[in-house]
Amino acid sequence: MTSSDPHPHDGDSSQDPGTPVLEAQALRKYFPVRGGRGAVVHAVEDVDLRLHRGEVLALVGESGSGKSTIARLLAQLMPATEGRLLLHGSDATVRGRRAFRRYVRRVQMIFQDPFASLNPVHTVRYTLSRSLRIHRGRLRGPALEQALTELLDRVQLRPPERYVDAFPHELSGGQRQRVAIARALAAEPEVLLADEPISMLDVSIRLGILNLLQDLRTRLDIGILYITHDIASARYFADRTMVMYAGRVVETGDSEAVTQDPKHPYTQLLVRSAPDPDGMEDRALGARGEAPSLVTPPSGCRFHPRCPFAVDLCRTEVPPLLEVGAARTAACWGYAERADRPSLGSILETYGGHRAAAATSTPAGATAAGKDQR
Ligand SMILES: Nc1ncnc2c1ncn2[C@@H]1O[C@H](COP(=O)(O)OP(=O)(O)OP(=O)(O)O)[C@@H](O)[C@H]1O
Repeated sequence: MTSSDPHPHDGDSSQDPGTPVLEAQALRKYFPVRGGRGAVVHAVEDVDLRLHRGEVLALVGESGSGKSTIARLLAQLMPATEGRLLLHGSDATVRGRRAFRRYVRRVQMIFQDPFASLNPVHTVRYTLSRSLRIHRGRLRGPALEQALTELLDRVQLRPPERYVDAFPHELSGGQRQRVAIARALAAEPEVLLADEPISMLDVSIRLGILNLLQDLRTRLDIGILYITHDIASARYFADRTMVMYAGRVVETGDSEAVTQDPKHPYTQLLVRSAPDPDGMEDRALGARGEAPSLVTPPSGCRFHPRCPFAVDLCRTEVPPLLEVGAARTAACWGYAERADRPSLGSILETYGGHRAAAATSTPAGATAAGKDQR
């Protein structure tokens, strides 16, 4: 776990939304490298996360930053190397099939690829009926028909009779994703883990799926973890945003604040290279340099090799998540207040957000130490 409190607002009861429905504490996942003589991929490191009912939390980062691994850990599709999972404040780590089934009823996952996640030989009726039976017991006859109709209606596949006997190949990508969402809803979950739910869909229908998820969280009070590499869609859709870089959380806060006034140099880079929020189009992140090896991750701040502001401290010590505003944190030494550490805060502010021009800025170390030493 990071040494600082990643949720500085939690002590403020006026803002405290209560016990999270799902919480992860100090989550860590290392994957062994095949034939690597004990070497591991440091995929997720010390991640704390809290999701409340009716809330959308975005997990944003470029490819390989550990987003899907976190989703799979939260879904308990694989065990964590370290860390705790809590449901409504109680330990939720499952041991055994029955406990897993109980957990899955409350925490459902939606995958990126609606073409792969639906079995092509089964109709919508089969797929949804199976999920209803698994999670709600033996529904038959009119009760089953009624439940199918309600599910299809809830995901706006109307009229339901047009879709219920269709095979996946008869549906568009967006319609398939709606069926996948309906299958998850059959469990009547409290949490949806949505791993890049729109990235494989045509740009023109992405907004419709996000609006559907928005509707579900409002009407059904579901907490949604929205995983995306597109920070613009996080601003549109999520209440709070967590930014990941190379397995670590580097920034958290209100989505509007994080996207409009990013604090961490990586988030600033991400925002600058994001697509137009209205277009919601897909575009590769234009970050400078390469993402680091997670087998031998950089010492100190994992972003330091790409950071135009890095100083010696960044190369040696991992920055904790520091408070950088109301309910906001950033894991950057630039915001440290300690007298023995150079503060880069003013430089990051100067160069931050849309004004940032990292490519043209001078290495900040000497400037920072000289200009802003405390
Ligand atoms: N089963 C596995 N075995 C070994 N390494 C893995 C495994 N799963 C993921 N990784 C590695 O863990 C790191 C994080 O991967 P992850 O898929 O979580 O990232 P991501 O942010 O979701 O990226 P993407 O958007 O491309 O899916 C990557 O370096 C990846 O290669």
